[in-house]
Amino acid sequence: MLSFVGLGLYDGEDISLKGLRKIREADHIFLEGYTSRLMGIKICEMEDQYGKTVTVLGREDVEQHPDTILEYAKEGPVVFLTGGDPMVSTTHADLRIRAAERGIKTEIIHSSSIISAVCGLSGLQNYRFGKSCSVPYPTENWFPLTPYETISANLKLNLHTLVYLDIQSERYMSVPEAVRLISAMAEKKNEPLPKLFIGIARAGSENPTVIAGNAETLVNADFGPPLHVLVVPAELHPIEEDYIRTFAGYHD
Ligand SMILES: C[S@@+](CC[C@H](N)C(=O)[O-])C[C@H]1O[C@@H](n2cnc3c(N)ncnc32)[C@H](O)[C@@H]1O
Repeated sequence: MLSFVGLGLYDGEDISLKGLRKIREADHIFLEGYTSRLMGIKICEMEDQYGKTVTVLGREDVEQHPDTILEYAKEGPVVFLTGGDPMVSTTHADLRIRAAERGIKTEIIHSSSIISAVCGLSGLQNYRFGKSCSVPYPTENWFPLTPYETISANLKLNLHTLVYLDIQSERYMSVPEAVRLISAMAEKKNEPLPKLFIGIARAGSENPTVIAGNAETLVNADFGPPLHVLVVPAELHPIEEDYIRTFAGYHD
């Protein structure tokens, strides 16, 4: 059996009781550490909490060489842990299909996800979001403009955009960095910069930061430690506007 278990958003208290039970029953625990991270708990603290060893996997281990996970899962219960919900903005559908092709039973233990947390923290209505995008750290020869294009296409349809920020081994993109990169993309395309952004840091923690404003406000704001995520709102519904005035320091 291969159980995909969501860890929730921030620390060791965010996993469900069902997820914890699956961990306690499992012979092997794997954690993918590349699509998201829980910043409020270290791996060694997870191992203490579970009383078991946690093997951390990189993208290649999961996407190119999943044989070890699948072989263990053929023999007995295996848990595959992911930050947030295990099937939201990840590529784990592929691993589940590969398991099914080998006759391995699978199940999903869902958890809170950044997708729903953003609606609660920003007050933006979930059915008004269009396609999401990710802003990667550019390299010397690579500066993709697709995040700006996605935001722009959503704005034309009056839809909000959820913008994921790059996670590299020990480097986490911040809201100010992302807004600077989106401004550079707009400049490169010679197109206007969105008028409003909402930056969110540490969703799921006891002290999340939520700040709404124009690019200049967000570039100069202090969001504190990671993880960070960004929203580019479309035209606001009056309740959405009231919400960011009340909870995200927004003013005209
Ligand atoms: C690719 S998404 C993976 C989503 C995850 N499976 C989930 O359901 O939450 C990861 C990105 O979401 C954002 N994110 C995830 N957790 C967050 C948190 N607790 N606070 C702020 N941003 C977060 C970051 O921008 C991060 O790079």
